Amino acid sequence: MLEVRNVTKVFYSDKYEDLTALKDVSLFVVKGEFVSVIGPSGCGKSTLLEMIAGLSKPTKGEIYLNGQSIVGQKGNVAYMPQKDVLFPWRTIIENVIVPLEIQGVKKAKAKEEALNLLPIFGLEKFANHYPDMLSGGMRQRANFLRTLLFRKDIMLLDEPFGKLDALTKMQMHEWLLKILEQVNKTVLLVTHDIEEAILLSDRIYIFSERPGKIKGEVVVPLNRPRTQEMITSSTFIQIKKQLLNLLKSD
Ligand SMILES: Nc1ncnc2c1ncn2[C@@H]1O[C@H](COP(=O)(O)OP(=O)(O)OP(=O)(O)O)[C@@H](O)[C@H]1O
Repeated sequence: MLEVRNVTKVFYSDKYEDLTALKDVSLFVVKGEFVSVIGPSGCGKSTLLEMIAGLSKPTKGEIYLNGQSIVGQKGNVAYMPQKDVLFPWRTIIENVIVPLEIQGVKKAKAKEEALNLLPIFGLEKFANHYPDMLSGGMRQRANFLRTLLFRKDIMLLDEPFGKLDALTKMQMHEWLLKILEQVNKTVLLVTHDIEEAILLSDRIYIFSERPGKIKGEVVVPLNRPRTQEMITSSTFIQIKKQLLNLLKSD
């Protein structure tokens, strides 16, 4: 479905030295797969998602979606950036319908559609609240619903749980696993969190330090539906060791 082929990204600068963020990265995501990218801070993970989302162009290389080049094209994927994108001046319901409005859906119809989804996102009591009245976990669920309403087959998620405390993060993992069983989406997730990557993914790419290169790829052979209890299973621990070794290796 998605293929990133030999992508290099250099940020050129007049003032500072040029910076190579990613070097010769190739990866793919098959329809229905949940794939994660893990790697150290600054290795170019967000840069990769921005390029797939068409917000910037690779210096070299190609990006294909269903066989078509999407380099420099916006609007092909649903992208949830690292920062909270909710507008503080809009209520939750008005925030989550933004993608529907962009798609030309009438406001009343958009609200009706989104209101039906709020219970699944645990937000039904907060439709008319403003983002700053919600907890971090709730805001991320609203961000996620907004991303989902772009109604694209593939979602790019950049550290969606990065800023949440451990307990909230765990609840969000359980919730996301449940949601994904229902919506059957293809996902590319960027994370620092090894356990999160194992619990959620079918496959994991491991990036090196900057310039980010792919050091390895690990298939997660855990059955679905996944549960938190799997974290203590021997298979899980074995994969974790494998990932740690890959991250440490040169
Ligand atoms: N627009 C830009 N201009 C210049 N340098 C940039 C730009 N965007 C990113 N960089 C640099 O490229 C490198 C990769 O950044 P990026 O945000 O992609 O890393 P990351 O792996 O997502 O990091 P983190 O996990 O900390 O979010 C960093 O050194 C960053 O400073």
